[in-house]
Amino acid sequence: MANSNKTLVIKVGGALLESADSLIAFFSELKKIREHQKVVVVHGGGALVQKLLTDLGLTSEKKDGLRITPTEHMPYVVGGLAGTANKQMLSSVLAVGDKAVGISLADGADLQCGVSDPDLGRVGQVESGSAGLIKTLLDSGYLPLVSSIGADSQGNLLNVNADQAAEAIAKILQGQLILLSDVDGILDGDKKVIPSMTKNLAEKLIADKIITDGMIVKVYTALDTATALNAPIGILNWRNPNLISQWLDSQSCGTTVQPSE
Ligand SMILES: Nc1ncnc2c1ncn2[C@@H]1O[C@H](COP(=O)(O)OP(=O)(O)O)[C@@H](O)[C@H]1O
Ligand SMILES: CC(=O)N[C@@H](CCC(=O)OP(=O)(O)O)C(=O)O
Repeated sequence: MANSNKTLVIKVGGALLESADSLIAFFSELKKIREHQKVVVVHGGGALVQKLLTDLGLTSEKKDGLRITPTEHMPYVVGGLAGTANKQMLSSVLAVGDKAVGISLADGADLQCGVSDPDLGRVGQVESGSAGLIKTLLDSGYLPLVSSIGADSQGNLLNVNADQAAEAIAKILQGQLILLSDVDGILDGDKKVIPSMTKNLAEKLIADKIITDGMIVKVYTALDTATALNAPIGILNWRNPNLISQWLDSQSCGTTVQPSE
């Protein structure tokens, strides 16, 4: 089994939250990995937020994979991501006998976020920061579970895409990044997994509309992080958590996103 001094940052998509069995399998696997490597989980919850807004009779749209977030939607987005999604994960960690602390990007005032594009409303991106609180939790043996709610310097809460939140944390920690999703990797036009992804290939697949929706954000996140850390990034399916160790050992599963020159 791979043994790295680098902290493993794992991003999980919101769809995982809909399967109690998958959550248990995922956190059982992380408990094993945590015996020899520090781990941080950054989570989404887009599906949960979408359902909550729809149930409330609110219409929510996405632009280039990012949720347009009017100020009046923020209480529900914050409640869904930093509340329900975060504590559902915490509950599964407790169920497997591990110990976690659920936080958001805003906790500890370590990460400064800003509005990324005023047309998207209260959508933010991480602009700078350190990982003081996350490091404190890791050094004390806890698994940090980070939701993608951030804040600007005035304390205004912002909705950050969870892939981009994971990218920021992986860069600040100089860690390893794995993005888990509900697909086996980036798929080609025949729905086959593409084992190795480069910037040129990604740009072609996006132009050809083979990579669309949330996968556009994910592939750019992975390409930027791979280049910044000069290390490959894994995109794997959370339905098989054993793949995490397999990828760490040999990068022989899912899609491995390569750094650019
Ligand atoms: N070429 C592609 N390969 C794989 N998935 C793709 C591709 N293009 C679009 N997608 C979509 O991207 C989704 C993953 O992105 P997203 O919904 O943001 O996931 P998550 O919530 O897991 O982060 C897949 O479920 C799939 O519907
Ligand atoms: C700005 C933006 O798009 N925020 C996302 C945050 C959650 C997320 O990214 O969830 P998944 O990883 O499950 O897609 C949203 O509101 O859906």
